[in-house]
Amino acid sequence: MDKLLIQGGVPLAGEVVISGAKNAALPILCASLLSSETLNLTNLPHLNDVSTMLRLIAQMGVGVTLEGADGLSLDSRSITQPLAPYDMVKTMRASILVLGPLLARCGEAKVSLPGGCAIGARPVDQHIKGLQAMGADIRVENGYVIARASRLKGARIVTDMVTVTGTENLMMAATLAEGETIIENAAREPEVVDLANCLSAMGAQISGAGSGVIRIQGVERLHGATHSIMPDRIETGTYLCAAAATGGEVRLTRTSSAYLDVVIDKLLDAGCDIDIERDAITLKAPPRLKAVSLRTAPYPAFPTDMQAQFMALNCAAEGSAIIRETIFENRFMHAVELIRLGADIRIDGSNAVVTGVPHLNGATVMATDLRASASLVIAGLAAQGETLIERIYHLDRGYERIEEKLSRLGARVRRVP
Ligand SMILES: CC(=O)N[C@H]1[C@@H](OP(=O)(O)OP(=O)(O)OC[C@H]2O[C@@H](n3ccc(=O)[nH]c3=O)[C@H](O)[C@@H]2O)O[C@H](CO)[C@@H](O)[C@@H]1O
Ligand SMILES: C=C(OP(=O)(O)O)C(=O)O
Repeated sequence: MDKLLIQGGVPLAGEVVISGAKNAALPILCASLLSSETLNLTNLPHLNDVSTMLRLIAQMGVGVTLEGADGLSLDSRSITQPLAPYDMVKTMRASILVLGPLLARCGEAKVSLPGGCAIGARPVDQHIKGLQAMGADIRVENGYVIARASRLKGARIVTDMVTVTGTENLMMAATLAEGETIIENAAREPEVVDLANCLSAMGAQISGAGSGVIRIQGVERLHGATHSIMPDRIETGTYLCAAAATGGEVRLTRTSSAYLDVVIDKLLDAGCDIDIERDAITLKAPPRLKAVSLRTAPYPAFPTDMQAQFMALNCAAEGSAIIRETIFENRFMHAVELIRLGADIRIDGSNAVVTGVPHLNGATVMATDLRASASLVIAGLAAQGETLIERIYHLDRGYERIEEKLSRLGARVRRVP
């Protein structure tokens, strides 16, 4: 199993290109199942989750042709088996996103309950409840969601909580349903909007994406389209944090600050200088960061996927801060590993109190999930001495060529067996 070896203490400097967003690419790959015509995508990130999703839809019969450095064409003219087997979905939460499209297009689906980051129980009851409201007959048996519907019918769905993939699954299913579907309490995440833009380019009738109420007027069929995946706001935020933690100065290109308002505000509060261009962001760190408190919540509030990285920032900042996680019940697993690097963190339920220490010291630590891994990379880059991060396969799920991008910024980091 690969590990990452980091010699810390080098301020990051230079420019790095941000990749397409994992959490937009994954639902959009599933959207290809909705049409028998070709979907062409660009700015697709090279990530293990993307490869897993491509393998999953390919075994259903989708023809996948790579085009250029980051392009792809998907030919779903025949779906031979509407099945997502356990072995292919156990590593990835987003695999549940094939359920809505398969049911809408094929009238049946058998999808294993998904795996993914162990940051909470993460049930899929809202996905199931919404599809049932649209007339699907669904049972959960032997770890599989087994669903049938002759043709889904439009419905008014109010989800119990804001769910990102739940909103995406129901929105995709509704594009081919008979009549209008209204999703209330919908997720407003930018990745939901990117998916809606792709579906609209395929001929779907969607309004309200990006607000709490999405309306979808079902159509008979969707057609082919071309779509460019939005930049990854979480990868962007992660590199901003890495620059901030190391006292560096970096310029991130092919990205946008548009979806990062709260993250950028927190970095300003921490004392960073930030310059925003149309498709680039430059951050210059202060000599020492100030600790910043935050509370995660659905978009447009502070993203849970940036919580771990900010905990790493606070570890060697001046003062103390409270981090409150409200989305997932088990998303502080990085704290014990950060403590191994010398951090002062106290966990009390969904709150973590971080008191800045003068500096962190390198140690061997274990990555437990994707963003926890990112926080350990940030802490390792900022720490004095050598940090060895074990189980970095989590990082490869969501960060494209991370050691290459960091090395380009001057970091002393390499992958070791
Ligand atoms: C592939 C993808 O886009 N993943 C993102 C997506 O995950 P994901 O879509 O899985 O997260 P959700 O928004 O669904 O989860 C929010 C909360 O609702 C709960 N819940 C959700 C659905 C359901 O049917 N029942 C239920 O109880 C979850 O356990 C969690 O506590 O949004 C999360 C929250 O921004 C991000 O951290 C993930 O990176
Ligand atoms: C939690 C994440 O991913 P997933 O939902 O795919 O587990 C993430 O991207 O931080």
